[in-house]
Amino acid sequence: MIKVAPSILSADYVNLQKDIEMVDQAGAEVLHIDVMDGAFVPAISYGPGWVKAIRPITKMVLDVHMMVQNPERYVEDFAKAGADIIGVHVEATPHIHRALQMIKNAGATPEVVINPGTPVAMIEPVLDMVGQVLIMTVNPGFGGQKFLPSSVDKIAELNAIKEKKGYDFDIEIDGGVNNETVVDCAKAGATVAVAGSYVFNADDPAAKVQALKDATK
Ligand SMILES: O=C(CO)[C@@H](O)[C@H](O)COP(=O)(O)O
Ligand SMILES: [Co+2]
Repeated sequence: MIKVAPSILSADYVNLQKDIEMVDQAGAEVLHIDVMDGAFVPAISYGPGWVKAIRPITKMVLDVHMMVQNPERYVEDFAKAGADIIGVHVEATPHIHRALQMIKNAGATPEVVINPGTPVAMIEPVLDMVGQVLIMTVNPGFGGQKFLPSSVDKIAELNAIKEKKGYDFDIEIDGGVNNETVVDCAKAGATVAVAGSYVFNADDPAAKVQALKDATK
């Protein structure tokens, strides 16, 4: 059964605590926090202050997805704010190895992220450093986009490397995930499913968390 990571990008910001408690009680293991800087992606979202505010209200794993150019600049701030996992895009820095080292040194779990246009081979040299790999299943920047089916082969390719080398990192998928698209991803080796609009734009977000789990039993 896949772990579920609702993305607060599609939550109701005025009632954020209520939305977070709802998915927490529904059994979501991870809370996905999309940090956007207006440079690596067009939108601007949240900074470390949001993570600090959310930390005391949930025991879910706080998974910070940094869509930020040169993320090294903010890694320590997010770790201090209480992030458990910090994800950095390989496309966002010429120093991915250093960025992942910084995350580890700051006491958080390092995660490397790849865009749909980036091959798995780009991250092979750093796979021994990470606790999680995020394969984007849409182009980053916005919620509510359509899942890219070509992602499934990339998940399988990554999973084959993981098994061959005996790594134990989680494989997370993000973008256009619902109870249908999650099925092939889980079969290919995905272990964590981020879902924003599918969960929070529904009348019953708790039922959607369960639906993702049921679909991958
Ligand atoms: O990182 C991103 C978008 O760049 C995501 O985490 C979105 O929040 C996913 O939204 P849905 O596609 O599930 O609506
Ligand atoms: Co994300």
